[in-house]
Amino acid sequence: MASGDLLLRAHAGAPVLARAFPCRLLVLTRRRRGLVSPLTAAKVGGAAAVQKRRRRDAGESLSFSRVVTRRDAVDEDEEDVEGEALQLGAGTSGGEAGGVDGSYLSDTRFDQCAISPLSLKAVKDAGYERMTEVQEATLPIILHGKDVLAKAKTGTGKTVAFLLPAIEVLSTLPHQRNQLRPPINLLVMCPTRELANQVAVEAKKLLKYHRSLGVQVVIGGTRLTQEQRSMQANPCQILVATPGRLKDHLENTPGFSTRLKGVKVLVLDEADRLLDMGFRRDIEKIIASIPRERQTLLFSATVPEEVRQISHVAMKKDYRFINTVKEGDEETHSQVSQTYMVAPLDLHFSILHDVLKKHVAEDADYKVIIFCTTAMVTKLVAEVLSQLKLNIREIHSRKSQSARTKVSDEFRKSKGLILVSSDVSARGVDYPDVTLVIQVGIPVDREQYIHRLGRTGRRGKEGQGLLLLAPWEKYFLGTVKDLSISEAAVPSVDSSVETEVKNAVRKVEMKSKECAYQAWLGYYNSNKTIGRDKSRLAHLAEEFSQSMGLPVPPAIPRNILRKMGLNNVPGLRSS
Ligand SMILES: Nc1ncnc2c1ncn2[C@@H]1O[C@H](COP(=O)(O)OP(=O)(O)OP(=O)(O)O)[C@@H](O)[C@H]1O
Repeated sequence: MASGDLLLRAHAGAPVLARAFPCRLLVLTRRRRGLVSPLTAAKVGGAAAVQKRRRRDAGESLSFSRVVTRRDAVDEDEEDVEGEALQLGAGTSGGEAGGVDGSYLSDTRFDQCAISPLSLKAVKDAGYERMTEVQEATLPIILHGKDVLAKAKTGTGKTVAFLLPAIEVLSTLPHQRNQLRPPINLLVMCPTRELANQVAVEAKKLLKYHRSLGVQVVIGGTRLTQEQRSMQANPCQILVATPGRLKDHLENTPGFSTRLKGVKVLVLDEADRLLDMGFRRDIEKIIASIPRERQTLLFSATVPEEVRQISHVAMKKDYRFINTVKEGDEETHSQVSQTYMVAPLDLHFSILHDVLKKHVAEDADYKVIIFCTTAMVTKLVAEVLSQLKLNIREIHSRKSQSARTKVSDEFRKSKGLILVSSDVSARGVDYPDVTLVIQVGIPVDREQYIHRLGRTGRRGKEGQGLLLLAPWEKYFLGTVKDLSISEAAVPSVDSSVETEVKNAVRKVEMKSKECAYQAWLGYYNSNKTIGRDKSRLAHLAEEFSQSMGLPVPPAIPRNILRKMGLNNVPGLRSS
């Protein structure tokens, strides 16, 4: 008897597995994907032990012991357990980082799965042959109809992991070609416009042969009427949206709320971000407008405990938590070297200049992203570095959408560029071959540090990360102490370079400096640690204004100071 037969009989969930992975049942009994429950393992244990001995003799690796769930991940017959966790890859032998060959790919090919021939053809055209770990882990469970909360490292193919099975679900629904306002069956929410556009591009790739299915994006940055016309001209069953604009359509686009009643699958990409306070209200409103009877998929590279606690806002009680980050492994990639530097603010421009010059000289194919704390600080840093004759592009929320799209497209395709960015590029955006990520100043939290760093080292590639802090920001290192981040020496800057940098700073317009100062103050004021002591904050803001070459800090409109709770704080000037 083959061990595959044995499993089919021994386990209630096996037929479902068989549908999703028709050729893999035998493999599942002997390889390291933890899709077999201890219960099942115990049932088949005796016979498996025989198989195991035989295979060990044949030099193959086996691993029932790697299973950590109480029961099978796709077993429909057992009672539901709230938010059951499945830690895939935990305890894998041999210390492999990712798939069998040490890459981010698993050893399962797409053509080994029960996906439709149309999707398979599109997957092949996209150049995907083997599934990534998160794709392999989530596909059968999503196809089984379960709600899923999935955590997988940055750049490991989460977009395809939710789009492909969702498209499979949609392809089984009846669709009328050329229907003017078809129901929206798949709704994907993303926190930024760039990410929404990117998800739609990936969806179009996968829909290449599903001719009756269409995808549209609603992201704002253009007039609402323009998007309304576009949705009418290009009917779609799949909608990718940012929360604010989707809410706008719900409130102002005739017939839109009726179309949303057709949602069968809801995806929250970068789920922890969408469920945090910034988006929560919009998301709750959107969820209230779509059917309760639906499948919900939450994906992110970071899933803090609070997000698991509140995931019931979106998901059914019996959702499955799939975590492909191995137990004891870091949430960042080992092939990305992480360093930090601590230096006074007035050295930051010189340090940036030095680090960039060296990096550009070392790697002709350099591609760098510099993350700054706010849009206006991003603008300032981009202007200073442009003055220093570096090849700079700038992206943040204060740029027009057309400028953002242009820069984003250019950066995706090119090499030899430095993108200075606010957090609009922090999450999800897939720029290939980024060689270095620099974060200037503390990120809003540990999660944002991980996502920003994750713009490099994608698809198993190497990369570098540098966090540049002022001495009073050093406390942040405590939140990332479990990551392999080591201190780098502050470069010594010779006086001619210092003068060159000072001249560059001097040439930047006063208006940019005033805006940067105000934004900087707002950012650190809302930081729980630094914003607590207002007079110290004013003192630090003065340091920042000096780093821009200003002997006296700019004045700030009284009403803005009041809104920030900073009126009458000594050291801050009002106008
Ligand atoms: N099976 C596959 N084989 C090869 N490449 C793949 C596969 N699946 C996805 N990719 C590619 O991997 C890259 C990263 O994918 P994606 O952007 O979905 O990562 P992610 O996990 O969502 O990252 P982030 O956490 O930053 O959002 C993309 O360029 C995508 O086209």
